[in-house]
Parts: sequence; structure tokens; C-alpha cells
Amino acid sequence: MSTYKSNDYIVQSVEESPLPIGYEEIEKAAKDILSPKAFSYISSGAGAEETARKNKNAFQRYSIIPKLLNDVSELDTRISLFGNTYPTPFILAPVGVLKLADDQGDLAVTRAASKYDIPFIQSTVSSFSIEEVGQSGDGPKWFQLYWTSLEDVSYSFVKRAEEAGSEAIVVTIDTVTLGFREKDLSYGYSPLADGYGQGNFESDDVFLSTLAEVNDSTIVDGIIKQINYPALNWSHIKKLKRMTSLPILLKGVLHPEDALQAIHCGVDGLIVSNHGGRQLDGVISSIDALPEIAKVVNGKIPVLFDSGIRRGSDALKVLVLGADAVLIGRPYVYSLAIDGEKGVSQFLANFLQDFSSSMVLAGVKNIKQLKQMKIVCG
Ligand SMILES: Cc1cc2nc3c(=O)[nH]c(=O)nc-3n(C[C@H](O)[C@H](O)[C@H](O)COP(=O)(O)O)c2cc1C
Ligand SMILES: CCCCCCC(=O)C(=O)O
Repeated sequence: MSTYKSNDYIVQSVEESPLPIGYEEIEKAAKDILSPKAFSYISSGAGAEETARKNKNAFQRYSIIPKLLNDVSELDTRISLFGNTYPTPFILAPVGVLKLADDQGDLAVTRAASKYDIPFIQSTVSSFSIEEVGQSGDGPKWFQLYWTSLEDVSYSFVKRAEEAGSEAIVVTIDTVTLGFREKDLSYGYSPLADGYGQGNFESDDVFLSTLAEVNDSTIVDGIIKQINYPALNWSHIKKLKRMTSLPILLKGVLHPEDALQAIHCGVDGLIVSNHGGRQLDGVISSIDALPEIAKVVNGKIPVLFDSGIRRGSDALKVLVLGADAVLIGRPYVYSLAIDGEKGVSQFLANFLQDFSSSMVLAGVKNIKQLKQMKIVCG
């Protein structure tokens, strides 16, 4: 739903569902269902979890100042990105190994997201292949790329994503090696070891032919070796730009100079993100990084945001601070664990209702008005 009477939407009933309403309750319910290892992998951050905590606390420092008496009886939540119009400013963040939460993993999520025409960003380390996800649900799909040391594997994934109908390629730049995740290490947990993150690799002829070349006995060994790639640099991004006509976004941008360099290299969009506090511990919260990046980018390319979105009012804040679209991460993963496709669908219904109510109460009727709202920090 993109344009609607705000009242109609607000009175829409919420289906009976085991999914709790508030984020903290959703997290608690997921903890009861998932194995301790799986819950720890999804919920934890790197190191002492300082950045994970900052992501949470920083939101509370920003306060919106509503401007009222603006006849908000009709809402329009549409946005345009890269020539496509989407009914809401929301996108589902790439999350690997989703089978850990539910057998249907990415397929269940795409089906739920399709109901709302919300793009789903499929991870490189997804449980299902690009082709399987491409055929699941009729909603928009984007593809997230973890660069591989054997460049032809990266290009093979991009080509497959193009052929499967992906609308954009998201290159994650903050994970050239995995963060030091203390909880996972204490559990002896490695995200790829259980085989849930190899949907794209086991179906890729180019990758399979490299296994012998690099002397790897298993697919998992091959993936781990190839996606740890600290040599990644701007020349790869420039080359990728020449290899595909799809828009390219960089995910994990926190420094304004990286944002400017990305524009210089012809990148089409940025995602301000600290990976939900899972990579370098101690980095700035995403919401604190956003205003300066939005300022230097100055509308030249879209700026997207993730890390810490839990409720409609969180999304309102980052849109006011300069984001053009907002990625949702952990909340949909927990909802998937609790009630599969229905859980994700119910979560999205609640989240969209919360966002609409927030717009109404803030006194704005469309995203353009929302971006002009007043916000203070302190
Ligand atoms: C379990 C899990 C797996 C993730 N896998 C990926 C991934 O494969 N690729 C990627 O770019 N980001 C991945 N992320 C990071 C998310 O895309 C996103 O940046 C993060 O979840 C945002 O933080 P939030 O969930 O706390 O809002 C993952 C996050 C989680 C929680
Ligand atoms: C060896 C790299 C695995 C990446 C796993 C997915 C991810 O990004 C995460 O945050 O976890």
C-alpha cells in the first residue's frame, strides 16, 4: 500500500499471530525458539559489543519535533530509487545463512516481502541460490556481493543476479574479513560450517571449478578462503561498474570521504551501516554517521541506512537525518524464526502500521515533507 487514507490503514486489524508486537518481546521469543548458538550468532556483535550498544542508545539522543494541523488524512509513502518506484521506503537487509532461523529461509522471506513490494537483498552466503530466490514471490530482489578473491566468481554471481532479475548489486565493503565475534568463538560457531550459507556457491560452475585450483577439499573451505579478501580496493569497484549495467551500492560506508570517493568512482548509491555492530567493534553508530554523509553527498546519489532500526519511529528519524531508504535487519530474522513466512509478513504489517501512525502523528503526509521535519540531537 503506498497511497491510502491514513485512517483506513490505522484501523486495519492485526491477524492473530504468535508474533509479539514490540521488538524486545520478539527478540525474547526468538531466543526461546532458537538454539543458543543460533541465537547468539544472530543477536551478538563483535568484540565487547560496544558498537552494538551504541546503535541502540544513539537513537534515543535524536528527537523529532512534530509540526501539526497539516491534514494528514491521506498518506503517500512511495519512494523512487534507480528509476524504480517502491511503495514504502523499506528494504530487507542482506542476512546470510537464513536456514538457521527457518527451513524455508530466504524463500519464506521473499514471499512475505513480496506482499508489500518490499525489496529483499539476497546475501552472497544465502541458504538458497540466486535462481531459487529470483523465482520466489514476485517482489523486487537485489543481490549483495561479498567480493571473492577469484574475481571470476564475483562476476559469475553478478551475471546470475542480472539474469535472475535483480534490480541492484550491493557490495559489502566492511567485511573483507570476519569481525572478532567473541560469543561465536566461545561457542565454536562458524557461520558457514553447517552448510546453510552455500546456496549460491554449490550452484556456481565457476566457483566449483576453482575448488581444485585452490586445493580446497570442501565447498565451505573454498567459500571461507575466497570471501576473506582484504585486498579489496576502489579499482575493483571501478571494474565492477564496467562489468554490469545494474546500479551498484556500497554497504558499510561510515566515512564521508569514502562517500565522496564512491561518487567519484561512479557508484550509484550508499548504505550507511556498521553491519549491526558485527564487524569492527568501537566504530561510530550508523545514525551518528548519517548526517555528515548525507551532507557531503548532497543528493547526488541515494543514501540508504541500516543498523538499529526496530520501530517505525526509528525509521522516521533516519529519513529526517538524510536517508532515502531504510534497511531492516534483525527484526525480520527473529520473526522468521518465530513463525516462518507468516511471522515475517506479520512483522512487516505491524511495522508499516507503526510507520504510518508515526507519520500521521508527526504531521507529515509524504516522504518529501518527512525529510523537511525538524530534528534535534542531545
Ligand atoms: C545473522 C546476520 C547475518 C548477516 N549477514 C549479512 C550478509 O550476509 N551480508 C551483509 O552484507 N550483511 C549481513 N548482515 C548485516 C545486515 O545486512 C545489516 O547490516 C545489520 O543486520 C543491521 O543491523 P540491525 O539488524 O541490528 O538493524 C547480517 C546480519 C545478521 C544479524
Ligand atoms: C566468512 C564470512 C561470513 C559472513 C557471514 C554473514 C555476515 O555478514 C554476518 O554478519 O554474519
